[in-house]
Amino acid sequence: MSTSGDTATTTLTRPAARQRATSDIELRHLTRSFGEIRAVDDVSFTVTAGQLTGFVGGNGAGKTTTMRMLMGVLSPTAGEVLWGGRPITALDRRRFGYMPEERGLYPKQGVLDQLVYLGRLRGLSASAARSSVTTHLERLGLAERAKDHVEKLSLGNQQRVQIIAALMGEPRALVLDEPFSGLDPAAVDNMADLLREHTAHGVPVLFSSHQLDLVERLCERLVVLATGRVVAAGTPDELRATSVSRHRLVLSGDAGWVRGITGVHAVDVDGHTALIEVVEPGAGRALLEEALRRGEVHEFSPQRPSLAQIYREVTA
Ligand SMILES: Nc1ncnc2c1ncn2[C@@H]1O[C@H](COP(=O)(O)OP(=O)(O)OP(=O)(O)O)[C@@H](O)[C@H]1O
Repeated sequence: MSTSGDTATTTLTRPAARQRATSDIELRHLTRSFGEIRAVDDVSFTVTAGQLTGFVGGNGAGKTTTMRMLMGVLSPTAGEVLWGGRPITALDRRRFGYMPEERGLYPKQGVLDQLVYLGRLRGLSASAARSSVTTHLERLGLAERAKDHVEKLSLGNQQRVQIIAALMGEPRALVLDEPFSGLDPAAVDNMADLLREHTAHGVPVLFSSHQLDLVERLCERLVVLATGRVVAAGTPDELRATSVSRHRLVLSGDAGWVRGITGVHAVDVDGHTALIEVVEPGAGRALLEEALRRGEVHEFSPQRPSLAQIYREVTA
């Protein structure tokens, strides 16, 4: 729904100079083998500009290997990465913010000096690096620790420094391997706000996480990986639509009998309450009729599936 009026408003509230030359990142048929192990197997998905994409999957699913290939740290056995519709280059990646799994800070260097140095490596001028680092240190509650050696910081604070290393400057894209791990709730909120500011500038953000509640809360899209393959991808609502529908049934009497109804899977039965999945068309209606025949029905309501439920279904 883009009208000239909308465009005018956007221009006023978000100066054109702050818009970055961003684009979608497309992963196409990425595959990586280590000897006999196919760690990543024909993985294709798009990290859309201006959106947060959550990358989830169990230990060893292949998330880190995929992100390493995206960033050019590891070469693919097959497949390619596109940026703006053409094969990505080292120069493109230099403008990306990347938080690798191996954190790699120098323990004996001061926080500020180290971050400015890393900013310089990313092509920022000394003053731009210093200004961006100082702002981020304040935003993440580390201003007082700017002169401390990294080794003096707690693990959570080292993680914050690592986050700043990825976010400083004006990255064109963000690729973050477990950025939320080890952060306290306040830092998680700060980090989420920061990521939102980047997506508001059109930046595509891909981050891996084991915290499904967080992914559900933050992401516009998610990609689920299992044993090296994409087993689900889309918006949370798209994934919900493919999920088995669940209902909560609350009766006046004991609900144990629901276990015997054909076409219904009783996920959980506890006294008067049952959580059921309708696995055959029409079985929900038959269940409800039986329930009404037996007594009062206090509740029969569809349950919105959580991401955790969807995750269990697609990785089962
Ligand atoms: N350098 C390597 N040499 C051999 N095998 C590797 C190498 N890197 C990764 N693997 C294997 O590839 C598979 C995928 O690992 P990867 O680290 O990408 O998974 P992940 O989804 O990031 O897991 P986690 O959530 O535990 O970090 C695993 O079986 C792992 O042992």
